Amino acid sequence: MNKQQFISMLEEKGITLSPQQLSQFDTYYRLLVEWNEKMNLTAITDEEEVYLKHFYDSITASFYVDFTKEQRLCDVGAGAGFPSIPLKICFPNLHVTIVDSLNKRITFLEHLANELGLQHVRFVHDRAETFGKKPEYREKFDLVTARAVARLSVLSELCLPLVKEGGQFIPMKAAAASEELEKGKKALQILGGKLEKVHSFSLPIEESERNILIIQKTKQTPKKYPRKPGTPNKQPLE
Ligand SMILES: C[S@@+](CC[C@H](N)C(=O)[O-])C[C@H]1O[C@@H](n2cnc3c(N)ncnc32)[C@H](O)[C@@H]1O
Repeated sequence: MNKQQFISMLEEKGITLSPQQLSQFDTYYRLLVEWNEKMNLTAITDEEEVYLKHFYDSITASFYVDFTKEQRLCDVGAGAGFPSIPLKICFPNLHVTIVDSLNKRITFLEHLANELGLQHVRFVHDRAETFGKKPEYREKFDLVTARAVARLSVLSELCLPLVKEGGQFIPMKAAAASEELEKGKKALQILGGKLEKVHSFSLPIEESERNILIIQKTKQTPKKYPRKPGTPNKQPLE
């Protein structure tokens, strides 16, 4: 996806990027590639691929969820900032918290946010299992996103404790979504989530399958979750 396609395909979805926002994406691409030489941030470095598979793909969440309000969003395991940083560039009203267990990526994100001049962003080096136990973060977010972090049964335990009642958990999944949903039903039920909708579509140009799940937080998560680091993965709630 070249930049012109990026601009016009977002325009079709009602997102008009200002020259400042376009220059923020330019800078994001430049820093991603530059820092990727020193640390492992992404396997995708070709400019047109980054615009499609990282930037545009991240923004697809906004085709189904309203990010225009001043809401608190937590992105679990965002790595080099996906999906929350492209969303923040498009929707500056968002208050974004990223939690990632790899400190090098947090260092990159701090530098990136500085260079992009982003306000109301916070980066926390922690595991979601311990982060979700802390009173200042637990059940404090309107929206929690995660892309390419873990399968749904595991991911739900990392993310749902962070969502406040009435808020939404938004996992972004590729093709295995229906199988993951089947196995993830029990975890959702235990942790206070209810599947509201699955939005399936294909990414333009390469036509690969994507699924955006909308999970409503309908009741509080029992205090014992998340369990200690590593346990959600070793003993998933399946
Ligand atoms: C494959 S990367 C995906 C990054 C980004 N979400 C994306 O879509 O490009 C997974 C990220 O999740 C982080 N991660 C994995 N398990 C985690 C946990 N339990 N708590 C916090 N971060 C975690 C890793 O450090 C890594 O940065």
